[in-house]
Amino acid sequence: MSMEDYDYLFKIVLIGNAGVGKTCLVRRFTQGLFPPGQGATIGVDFMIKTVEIKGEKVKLQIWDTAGQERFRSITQSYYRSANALILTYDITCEDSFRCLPEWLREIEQYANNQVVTILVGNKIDLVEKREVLRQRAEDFAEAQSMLYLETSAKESDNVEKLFLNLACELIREAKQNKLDNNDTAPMPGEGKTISYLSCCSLN
Ligand SMILES: Nc1nc2c(ncn2[C@@H]2O[C@H](COP(=O)(O)OP(=O)(O)OP(=O)(O)O)[C@@H](O)[C@H]2O)c(=O)[nH]1
Repeated sequence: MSMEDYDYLFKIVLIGNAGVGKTCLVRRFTQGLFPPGQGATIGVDFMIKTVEIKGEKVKLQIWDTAGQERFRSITQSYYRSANALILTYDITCEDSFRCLPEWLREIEQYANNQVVTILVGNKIDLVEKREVLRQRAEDFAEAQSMLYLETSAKESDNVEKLFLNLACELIREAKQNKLDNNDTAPMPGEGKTISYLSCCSLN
């Protein structure tokens, strides 16, 4: 497949506290591995994976941002052109969940208003260490009109599903935007999140 041989190109950016598993999710999806001794991301990292969905080639540009506060000004500049954001927290770390409103404020401030956002609770393999109940996270996601998915980068649980369903949703949106004329475009500041998935289901 040549570099230009694709039907769609989407930019997906992962955000969330340091250590929640963003890099591991990206590595699991793009390389099929769980990296041992993964160091903290410095600034922003970038990977590409092309997938085929219903006969269409979809190139996913996946940007893995550093969760550490000191990189915030660098990572913020990557929000604007993102088609989708994967807001990640760690189900074994209450603190990473409590920080979600702060991340939502960042999204509101820096992302484009058509961005598709999904909340992901990672590390579900650590059953005994769970600090955030699924129901609580689901309620939070619903209140913010976000979809919710729980994953394990370690066990490869729901990782493919996460990226592929996101790609499906982005295709659906792209097709919809093509059909729509300009006066149905969202007004500035009007957030856009996934309300449902038509070609794939997260459940
Ligand atoms: N048990 C378990 N550990 C995980 C999982 N995903 C990531 N980890 C571990 O969590 C730690 C942090 O993972 P990273 O992927 O580096 O986290 P990050 O969100 O990219 O962190 P920053 O780059 O600092 O923002 C590492 O020790 C991983 O091995 C998971 O699904 N299950």
